[in-house]
Amino acid sequence: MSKILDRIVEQKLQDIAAAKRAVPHSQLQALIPSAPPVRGFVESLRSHHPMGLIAEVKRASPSAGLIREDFDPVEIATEYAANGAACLSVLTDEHFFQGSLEYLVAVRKSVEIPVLRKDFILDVYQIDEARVAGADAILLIAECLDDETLSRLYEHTHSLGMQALVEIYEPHNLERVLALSPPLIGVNNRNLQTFETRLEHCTDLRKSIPEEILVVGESGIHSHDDVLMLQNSGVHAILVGESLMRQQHVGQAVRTLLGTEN
Ligand SMILES: O=C(O)c1ccccc1NCC(=O)[C@H](O)[C@H](O)COP(=O)(O)O
Repeated sequence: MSKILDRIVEQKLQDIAAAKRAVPHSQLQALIPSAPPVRGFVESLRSHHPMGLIAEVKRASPSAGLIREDFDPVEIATEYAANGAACLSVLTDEHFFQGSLEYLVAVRKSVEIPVLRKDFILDVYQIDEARVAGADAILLIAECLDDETLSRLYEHTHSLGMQALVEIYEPHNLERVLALSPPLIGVNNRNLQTFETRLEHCTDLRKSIPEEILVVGESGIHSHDDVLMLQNSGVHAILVGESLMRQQHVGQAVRTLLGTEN
């Protein structure tokens, strides 16, 4: 694991322990039946052919620091949804991304498209927390999880009717992820040792992923040309945060990115 991932995981384990002290797992589980019905994350991406956009609500990050001062998660999310995003991703990590589970709760109530909890998921407790907050999908990062944990968290996600976006950076993790037979795989273009993003990372790896699996290109996507390049390489969906969040009018930014201005 990279140094930054080590630090994030160390902090996350403390956050999870604190959350369990505040709301014991049995108490959290009792709230699951009252959660809103799950919306189909993969289905929404597939229906936005040729390119499904997962637009990210992201205030800050380790690589960029504070991205957007004027940050209203609900306003951003409704603009994203009204201008063609297929799904939303909401950062809920507080320590490194200035996110919050409360943002996800508010966003989910204000849009009709599926919402992903974007966090560093290490424990089933966080998946239950995500479902109670209204999330339709969660992120599982192969680099943070051993085989047994990855498969247990994946199964638990599906047992709640949710979907998992399973993400890889390192090519050697592809085999572990394919063993889950997931309908979609995220390929992160960000090298977490250097924070450099390279879109060819995703297009290279795409060649080793079976055709029927929906591939999500993640990180460092800035322009419609980037989108076309990914699309022409067999990438069906993209996860975009920073380049949208830096624009004053995020709805217009979605249209420009997707090439749907007119
Ligand atoms: O964004 C970071 O700096 C970062 C650092 C450490 C771990 C993960 C990180 N990013 C998570 C993501 O995957 C991105 O938020 C997502 O792919 C969107 O990327 P971008 O469009 O470049 O904001």
